[in-house]
Amino acid sequence: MRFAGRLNRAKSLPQDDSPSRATRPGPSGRRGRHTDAVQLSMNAEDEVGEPIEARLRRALGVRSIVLVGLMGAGKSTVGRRLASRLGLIFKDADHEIEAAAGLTIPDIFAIYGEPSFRDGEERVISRLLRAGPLVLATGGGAYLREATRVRIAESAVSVWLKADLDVLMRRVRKRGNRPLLQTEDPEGTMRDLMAVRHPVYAAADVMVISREVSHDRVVQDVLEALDAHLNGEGTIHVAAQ
Ligand SMILES: Nc1ncnc2c1ncn2[C@@H]1O[C@H](COP(=O)(O)OP(=O)(O)OP(=O)(O)O)[C@@H](O)[C@H]1O
Ligand SMILES: O=C(O)C1=C[C@@H](O)[C@@H](O)[C@H](O)C1
Ligand SMILES: [Mg+2]
Repeated sequence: MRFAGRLNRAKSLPQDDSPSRATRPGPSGRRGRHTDAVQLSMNAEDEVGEPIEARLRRALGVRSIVLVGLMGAGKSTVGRRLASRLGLIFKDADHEIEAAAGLTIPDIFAIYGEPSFRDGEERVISRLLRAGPLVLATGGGAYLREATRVRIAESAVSVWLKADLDVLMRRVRKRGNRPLLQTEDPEGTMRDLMAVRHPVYAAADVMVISREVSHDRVVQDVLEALDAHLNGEGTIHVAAQ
């Protein structure tokens, strides 16, 4: 798990002697102990001025980006903008399930029950991932299924959009279309879901805080976190002599 934002951007030499880029043998086979050819990898553009979007598309190859997280985390709205920045197709698993069933999610829950919804969700996500590369917003519970986590790990890079309880509650109050929150105490229900799900979402490759800033700012945070994960942004490159 890599963390997003400025915390992840410290450009300091590794403090331990783990086999980081700084100590791996160079092309000559010797350990890169020499510091006179240190080159810091850069932020939004690398040393030849390549835009972050192009660098990410190259690093992703055929892999998709899959957004996971609780209801209201911003998977759908941030995901659509992220796909647009990267020139990738965007799919929303919830919408695809509704289209496949010809029913809304509340109706699927009411008529067939949650277990059937979960089976359908697994099948739909599997189909969507085979059609990648794309940006996929999953439903809040999809990543809880082990088979889905395995498929995502095989064919995608996963991003956990994490938000505080009060942020999530402010957002989900805007629309009452989430069957799991039709309880007497939606905030208590959300708190319980956080306790169960956060340890599972933590298996994602990257975590980004979905804070109270513009959608576009969160998209930028996601791009930078993915860049750090895939391209080793912030690491020290030492040329072996
Ligand atoms: N960074 C943000 N700034 C302002 N509003 C946001 C932000 N992120 C999300 N929202 C708003 O929160 C609401 C929920 O967002 P969204 O539908 O993207 O969440 P979701 O993770 O897809 O939830 P679900 O799992 O229920 O589908 C929307 O009204 C969206 O515009
Ligand atoms: O968190 C969940 O389990 C859910 C979230 C939504 O995206 C929908 O997938 C559905 O309402 C269930
Ligand atoms: Mg959504």
